[in-house]
Amino acid sequence: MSDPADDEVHQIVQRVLKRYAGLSNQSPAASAGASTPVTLPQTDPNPTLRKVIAIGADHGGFELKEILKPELTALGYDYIDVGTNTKDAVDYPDFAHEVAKLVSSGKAWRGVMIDGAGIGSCIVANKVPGVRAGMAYDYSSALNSREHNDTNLLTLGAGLIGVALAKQILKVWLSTPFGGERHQRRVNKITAVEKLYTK
Ligand SMILES: O=P(O)(O)OC[C@H]1O[C@@H](O)[C@H](O)[C@@H]1O
Repeated sequence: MSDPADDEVHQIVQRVLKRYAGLSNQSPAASAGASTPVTLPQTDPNPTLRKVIAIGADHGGFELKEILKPELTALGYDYIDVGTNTKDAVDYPDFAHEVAKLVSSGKAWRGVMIDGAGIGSCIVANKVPGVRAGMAYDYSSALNSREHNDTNLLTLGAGLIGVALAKQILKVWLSTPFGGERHQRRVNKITAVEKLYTK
């Protein structure tokens, strides 16, 4: 039986999602009148396991990082901000590595890393054992990376997407559960490949 406190948190998160993202229990396509309604993913029933998010950015992602931090708070997450904290030019590998280490070590439940395009940070993060980073650029890529790949680190390209979309991606990515089943077999193979190259 679920904990009443968990149920309450779940309901609060649902209300926040609806208020801030305009999300209902239907997908955007369904809301727009598409014939096949799609049920949106529900939030994780155990929010205590996903409490801390590591977040970082380079100079291209700094402003979006500052915008997304209050979003994390509103959704009930704590965060560890690894920087950068100004618009002065820095190197994205330094910050992507810090975010990935926090996820890999278990000090953070998941990570979010933002640079100009989101690609370089994704490459760096995926070098760290245990990290499955995915760059998301729309609702579907965010959902797919969780459902199929069980990504634990999200990268965003602040120069490629707007603020509203970035917020929606973050919320969908945080709330979509891993699909398991055939996807588990494939994620196991990702891990097996990683093990071939780690000692
Ligand atoms: O600002 P500059 O140095 O031109 O470009 C940095 C960006 O270019 C890409 O590598 C990354 O997306 C990074 O944010």
